[in-house]
Amino acid sequence: MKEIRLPSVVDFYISSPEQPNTMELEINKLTANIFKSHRETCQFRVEELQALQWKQFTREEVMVYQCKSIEEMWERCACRLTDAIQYVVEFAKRIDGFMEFCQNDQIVLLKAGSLEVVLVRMSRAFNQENNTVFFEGKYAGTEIFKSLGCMDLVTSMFDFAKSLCTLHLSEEEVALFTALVLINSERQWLQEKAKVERLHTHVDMAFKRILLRNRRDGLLSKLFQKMAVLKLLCAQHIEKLRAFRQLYPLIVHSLFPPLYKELFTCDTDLQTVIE
Ligand SMILES: CCS(=O)(=O)c1ccc(CNC(=O)N2CC3(CCCC3)c3nc(-c4c(OC)ncnc4C4CC4)ccc32)cc1
Repeated sequence: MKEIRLPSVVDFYISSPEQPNTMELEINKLTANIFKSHRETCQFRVEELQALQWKQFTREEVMVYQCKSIEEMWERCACRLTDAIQYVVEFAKRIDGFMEFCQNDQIVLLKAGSLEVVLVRMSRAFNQENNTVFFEGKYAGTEIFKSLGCMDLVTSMFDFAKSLCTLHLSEEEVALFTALVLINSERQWLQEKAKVERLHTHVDMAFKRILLRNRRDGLLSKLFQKMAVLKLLCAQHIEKLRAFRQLYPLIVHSLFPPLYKELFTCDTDLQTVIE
């Protein structure tokens, strides 16, 4: 009986372009699937964001934002964030293998990773020349978010977007990096960790191969450092939300989007975020 040998990770690295092995073909297919999923769910294309980058809020418009109440600004940002997260949920659902995870693990990965993916994607909407970011139709500086009452978080998010911009990620690199951030087998409460780990390994291989091909292999270590910053930013966001909710529980309960509450507060029983 001929022994069946599953292609190993090593096989992938020793295959030759002339005779791609099954692992190579599988990684090619996953790479194309992630690029396509990102293109179809990126919310705004880079070209659109760049075309708008000199559309700046006037001083008067900035002042109107600064005069808004903390409740209104928090509600607006929660709604904008939820808009962005809905595209991330769709991105995840289109990644081959994600819908094969059990529902608990799909929700665990989205609860832990969706804001991280939004923040990586948000760097595409950052204008490094004048430190502004696209928000509600125009580009704004940090001053527009003053009435949120959490300028430390705002500044950290701006700094993160700026630091990511300096890496000049291509859309393919954003696609693969955000897939890697999302399909993270180290997330707490996973029930089928081995299954998530297998897909994570394949996404990791796909990403490393693209970086090698583009002669960007130094990028991965820099991106791993960014993952640590992403974790801190998300913890800061949860902390600020908790403080806001202590002051305005009814605003959160009645005006914040259900998806935002399911992902970022613990008092709602987990509905299906994956329709
Ligand atoms: C993502 C896909 S995309 O196609 O690239 C894309 C799609 C839409 C937009 C419009 N902006 C937007 O929806 N949002 C949402 C939120 C609010 C809350 C978190 C995330 C946010 N945040 C910022 C932002 C900050 O962006 C770097 N940096 C500091 N503070 C803030 C706000 C106080 C939270 C700035 C815009 C912004 C931008 C980009």
